[in-house]
Amino acid sequence: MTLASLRRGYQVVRTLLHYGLDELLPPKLTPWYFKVLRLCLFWIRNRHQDKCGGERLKLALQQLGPVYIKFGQMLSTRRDLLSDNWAEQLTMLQDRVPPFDTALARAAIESELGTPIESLFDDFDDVPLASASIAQVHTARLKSNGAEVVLKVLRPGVEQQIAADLQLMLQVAARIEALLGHGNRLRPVEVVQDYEHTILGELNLKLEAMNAVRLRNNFLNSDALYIPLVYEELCHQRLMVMERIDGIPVADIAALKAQGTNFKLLAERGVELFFTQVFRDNFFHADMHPGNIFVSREHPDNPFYIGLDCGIMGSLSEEDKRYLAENFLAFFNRDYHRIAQLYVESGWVSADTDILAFEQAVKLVCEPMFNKPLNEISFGHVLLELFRTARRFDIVVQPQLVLLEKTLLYIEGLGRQLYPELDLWQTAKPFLEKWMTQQTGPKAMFKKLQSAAPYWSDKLPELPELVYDNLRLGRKLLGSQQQMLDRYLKHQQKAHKSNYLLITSAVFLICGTILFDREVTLVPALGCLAAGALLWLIGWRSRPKNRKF
Ligand SMILES: Nc1ncnc2c1ncn2[C@@H]1O[C@H](COP(=O)(O)OP(=O)(O)OP(=O)(O)O)[C@@H](O)[C@H]1O
Repeated sequence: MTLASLRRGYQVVRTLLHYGLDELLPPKLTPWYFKVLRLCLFWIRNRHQDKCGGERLKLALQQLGPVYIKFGQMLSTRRDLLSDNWAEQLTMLQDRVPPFDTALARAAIESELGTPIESLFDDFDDVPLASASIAQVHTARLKSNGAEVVLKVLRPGVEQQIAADLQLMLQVAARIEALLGHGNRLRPVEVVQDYEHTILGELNLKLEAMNAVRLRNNFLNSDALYIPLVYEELCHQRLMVMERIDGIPVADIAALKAQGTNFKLLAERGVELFFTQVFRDNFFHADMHPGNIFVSREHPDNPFYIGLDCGIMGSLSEEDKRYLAENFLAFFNRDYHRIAQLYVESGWVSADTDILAFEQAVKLVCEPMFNKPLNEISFGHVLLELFRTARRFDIVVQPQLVLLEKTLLYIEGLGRQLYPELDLWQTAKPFLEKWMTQQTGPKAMFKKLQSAAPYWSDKLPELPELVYDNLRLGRKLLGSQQQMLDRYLKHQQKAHKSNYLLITSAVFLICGTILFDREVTLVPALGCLAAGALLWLIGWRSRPKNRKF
């Protein structure tokens, strides 16, 4: 471990202990060695005893920086696992992190634009509209067309903070991997590397702007999702300029109720959006905490979502996508045998897994969830059970699916808040069935042929030459194979002959040795020995020498 990582590790432990988070752990989760370790760090005391648990956790995560704030944001969406007070405290991490100095924000914006703010914008508001894990947002008006916009600017020093945490995480993961053995299926290093790739991408606002443009284009005519217009020419590595939206934060249930929002439709559209992004576009928003999702104020009876912060986007390989869709469908059809088969086929569990036992285990966990609305399903419980099952069956962790699993958890948390009576199965199943038929039906085949047509029209003129070359190569190969076969047969014949002679020589030598004992048989004995020696010599000399054919 490097000195910097040790220092950061100590900083993390010190912050957690300063906020007395160790005291919040249930006794069941504090083994004796944990208590001994705590005693060893006797000089770090809880300095915030007057505050409640939720606030202490929020403050600790806030102080530790972006990586930890993101963890808090995720936790805040799991109201089924947290008390109201804890959830409310953690919700503040979505857009109410203490802002940084506006003078620094102004300097950063002007350095990115290469010109004073006032030359491009009017009414720049020095009081930030919001402030979250990696950036701060200020409102302004574009001089060129008078449009209301927001300027999102990265926090100063955020890159260094994240790099220090990533280094520590990587080193801890490497230690865990060394302890577990490199073949271990948890693959902690790969998981951290994947996370590193994701979060570093979020630190480039130019990339975020490109993601936003792509997502906006995917849903341009959609009645379910709106992505604000991005002013690409004004976007840079540390600055993004986009249309200011005016929606109701999705977590503000009271305001949504007050305007008479159709919650059922909104929740169904959420599920539809998830599947459309993953399966139709293979480009999904992977940071869907409520701070990034708003609901339209217009037409509350026909509401749509407004999505922000496209810093973390996910996509899957075609293979993973197909396995996943089949898995979902098998799950909706309660076909546990198919689920077990799919896990083996995709290599997510090893090929020697006992399929029947695995099928039973999955059934045991999933069956109680069926035909129940969201409010009667404890996903937290199901997830824990699935983890336990995974450990028993040595499931290989798939880092490329971690983002998707996180998104699923967000969506489920959101659905629970919006419309707990939502029938997840009935909403999702028809969508997936339609998608699968589109993938496998004659139309899909025609589409695939159509998309491959330019490739084949390009390659077709080369075909006769390729056929001729291959035929020639084939004939050459056939000739050399024949030669090889001949050589092999000769080799075998020689080996047989030599073995035969050696065995016969051994028989003569044994007979000669037995006869040698008596005087009357001395002459035949010597003859046998001589014949044996001669045969051995011939057999030895005639053995095949070259082992290559
Ligand atoms: N176009 C916009 N119009 C209005 N408000 C916006 C806009 N963009 C961002 N905001 C506000 O700023 C907040 C923070 O923005 P954003 O989520 O993009 O920052 P972030 O630091 O990347 O957040 P996160 O912690 O989720 O990564 C949002 O929750 C929202 O309240």
